[in-house]
Formats: sequence, C-alpha cells, structure tokens
Amino acid sequence: MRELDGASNQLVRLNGVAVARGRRTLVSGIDLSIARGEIVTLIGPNGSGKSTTAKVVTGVLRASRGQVWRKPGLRIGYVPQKLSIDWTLPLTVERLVTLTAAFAPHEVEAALRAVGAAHLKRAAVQDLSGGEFQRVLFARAMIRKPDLLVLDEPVQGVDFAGEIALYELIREIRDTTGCGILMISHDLHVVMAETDTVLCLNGHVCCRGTPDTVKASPEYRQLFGARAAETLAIYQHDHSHDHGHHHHEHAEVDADVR
Ligand SMILES: Nc1ncnc2c1ncn2[C@@H]1O[C@H](COP(=O)(O)OP(=O)(O)OP(=O)(O)O)[C@@H](O)[C@H]1O
Repeated sequence: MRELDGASNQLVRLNGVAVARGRRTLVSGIDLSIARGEIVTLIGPNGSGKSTTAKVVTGVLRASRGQVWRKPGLRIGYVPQKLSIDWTLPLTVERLVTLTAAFAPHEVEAALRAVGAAHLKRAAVQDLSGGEFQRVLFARAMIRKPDLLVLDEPVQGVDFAGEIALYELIREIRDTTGCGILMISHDLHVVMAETDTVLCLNGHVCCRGTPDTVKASPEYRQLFGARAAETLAIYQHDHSHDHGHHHHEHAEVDADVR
C-alpha cells in the first residue's frame, strides 16, 4: 500500500546545493523539494541558474556542494526547451514518440490521446504548429509514466490561447497522474496559479512562495523592477468552465503585457 504521509510523498530534495564550473559558482544555496502532485516553478533572469538547477534535479549535473536526494527508482519525464531534429528527414509524430524507446501502438495512442493529439499520430512533425509540437513532446515524456515531469519553458513558441491550453493540460496531467512537476518559466508574465511554489533564482534563491507572495516580495521587485511585478499575471483556472473551449475567457491576464 502506498504511504501518504508527507515524507514518503517526496520525489526529490536538494539541500544547500551549489554547482561550480572551474572557479565560477553557477548556483549556490539551493534548497528545493518536489512532492507528488506538487507544481514547482523556477523563474529568474537569463543566466540565473534555472536550467542548472533543473539539471541537478534530473541528475544530468552533479552538485559540487550540498545534498541531493531522489526517491529510489524515481522516473523522470523531460520536455526539453528545444529538440534537435533533422527537419529535412520525414518524421511522423508516432515515430518521434517512440524514437528513444519502443512502445506498443496502443501505448502511443493512449499517450497522444491524453494530450489531445490522437489525431496527429500520422502527421509529419515538420507540419505541426508550436502548440501541437509541445503536446507531442508532452506525450513523449508521459508515455514513460514519470513520477516527476520536468518542463523546460513549456509555452515557448506558442500563442496566447495555446499557452492557456497548455497550462490547462499541465494541470490535467498533474490531477490525473499525481506526478510532481518542475517547470522552468522564462516568461515572467504568466505563472500558473496552480504553482504551489515559485522559486525566484538569481544564482541563489532570491525568494520563494506562492505566485502571489513572490509577486509581492521586495526581492522579486528588486530583481525585476516594480513594473515587472505589476505585470506578473497569474493565470487562474476557473473550475466551472467548459473544457476544450474558450480557455482565454477565463484567463485573468493583463493583455497589455503580452
Ligand atoms: N557547462 C557550463 N560551463 C560553464 N558555465 C555554464 C555552463 N552551463 C551554464 N553555465 C553558466 O551558468 C549560468 C547559469 O546558466 P543556466 O543555463 O542555468 O541559466 P538559466 O537561468 O537557465 O538561463 P536562461 O534563461 O538564459 O536559459 C550562466 O551564466 C551560464 O553561462
């Protein structure tokens, strides 16, 4: 039986982590934990250590100092910021999903269905829109049934309505699978309201908390300026809405900042 107390729900924990390259410290003093069903978002300016921190979480990078604990057998699904694809070669969606591991056709179909991309199975990857491509990358990560999903800038190259739809999808994935989610957001303007914890990085953890507390914190304002704090919009999910339609009507986002 699965234990549900707090400690056993933890997927990964970083204590006082630092990463150094030569004489340069890229990040230091990082404390961070992600539990099942929890959404953690990393924000910060370019070069502030978001990717470095995410790489320590996934185990691609080793910490130079501090402790890293991962739940034994932790399965991680990773949605990269960019994927190097030889765009000159024809590649179907179903082939992309199974490129690095073999899955049965019904598994591929289920994964694509879960992200609303079942109809794209035989489509050429080259022909997909930005939002469709992101969904396919989600399917590729989810087919491994990860405990932890790491999303590097999930809404990049996606228009505003598509962005809202992707946040909906992320929430749905969390609700249906119970996985933990670590998200890197280069877009400071929109942070999912469902985010349990925002970590604002600048080589170290500047401030942390719910999206609302981070937005109001002096450290965040100092780092990004008062104007940025005012334009940090938090996408709110309206639970009463009709799924699949009119997502944008429920977004409380200041259109001026987009
Ligand atoms: N392998 C490396 N060797 C040396 N320096 C590195 C290496 N990887 C990253 N850095 C440096 O570490 C710092 C943090 O980089 P990182 O990619 O984690 O930032 P980021 O917050 O994800 O940035 P961005 O928003 O631009 O993607 C940067 O100054 C970067 O130049």
